[in-house]
Amino acid sequence: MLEYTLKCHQIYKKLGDVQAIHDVTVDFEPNAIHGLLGPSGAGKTTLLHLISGQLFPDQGSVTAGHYPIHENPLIVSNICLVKAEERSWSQYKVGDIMKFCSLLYPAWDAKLAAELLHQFRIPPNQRFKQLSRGNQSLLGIVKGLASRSPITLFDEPTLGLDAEKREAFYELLLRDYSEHPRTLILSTHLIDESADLLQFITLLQQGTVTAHKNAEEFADQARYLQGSTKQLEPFFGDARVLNRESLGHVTRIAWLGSLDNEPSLREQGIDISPIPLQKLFVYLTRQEHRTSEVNVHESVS
Ligand SMILES: Nc1ncnc2c1ncn2[C@@H]1O[C@H](COP(=O)(O)OP(=O)(O)OP(=O)(O)O)[C@@H](O)[C@H]1O
Repeated sequence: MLEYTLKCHQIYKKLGDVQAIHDVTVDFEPNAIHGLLGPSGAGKTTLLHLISGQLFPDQGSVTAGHYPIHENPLIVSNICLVKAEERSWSQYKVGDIMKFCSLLYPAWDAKLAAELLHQFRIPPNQRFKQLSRGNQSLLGIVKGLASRSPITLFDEPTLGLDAEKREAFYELLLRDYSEHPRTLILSTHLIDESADLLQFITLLQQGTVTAHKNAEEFADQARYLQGSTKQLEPFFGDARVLNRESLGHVTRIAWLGSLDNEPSLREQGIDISPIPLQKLFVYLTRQEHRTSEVNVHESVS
């Protein structure tokens, strides 16, 4: 298996009047599972199209193993993009789409593709446009896994899938990745349920990468502090409070950064706990709109 470090260097892309990607520089560690997270419209799809060679940047470069991908068809054939919507497949039958993929991807595993189609009960003679939304996503997943491409990009791969099928996808992905390690980038809004898979997290906001960290470091950058409102009052107004929720006399704050006095806070009865990834994502991406402390009072769970 070829090992490519995928690097984006100062890339910019305008779509119509929108600056969809703005000065993105990021290195994706090879042979790891990456989560590409960001609010709707942040530029995730655009970035994945740039990385896969399907869009050209206005400025900057994308390289894989030091080769500029936009000048190198051999490298591009080793990058598989599973789109959220495969419009060009609409008229074709499943079997023909699989044949087409086998010609496109050098490491295509036809046996795996056939097994997955059987497992997902997708008939090879059915036209793509006649498949349910969930089965269209599953066919994209078959393409992504069977391509065995050294760089595989999944853009919202679980759209339209029920919980059981999403779970099946996560299990398959992990199993296949363990047997055939490669660089996988997943763009998803279902953060908590895919959190266990992700080794690195890249956060994209308004076309710019605002964080790229390993998943543990990302989760570790903030924590919940829960105690009586009186105990936590000294923290109020601090810019590191990402969120504050109160119910009766109990308050929970989401705190960004380290805590020097953690043992002493615990001794005072303040409960310190991790923040689920989805919640942390919401707090962090909301930060750009904050001018002062948030006054949202939700119930404390
Ligand atoms: N063809 C286009 N012409 C003009 N603007 C576009 C075009 N395609 C996308 N955009 C804009 O570019 C920005 C980035 O869009 P993109 O689809 O990459 O975001 P995203 O993070 O994938 O969003 P989502 O999570 O909703 O799929 C958005 O503001 C979007 O409206």
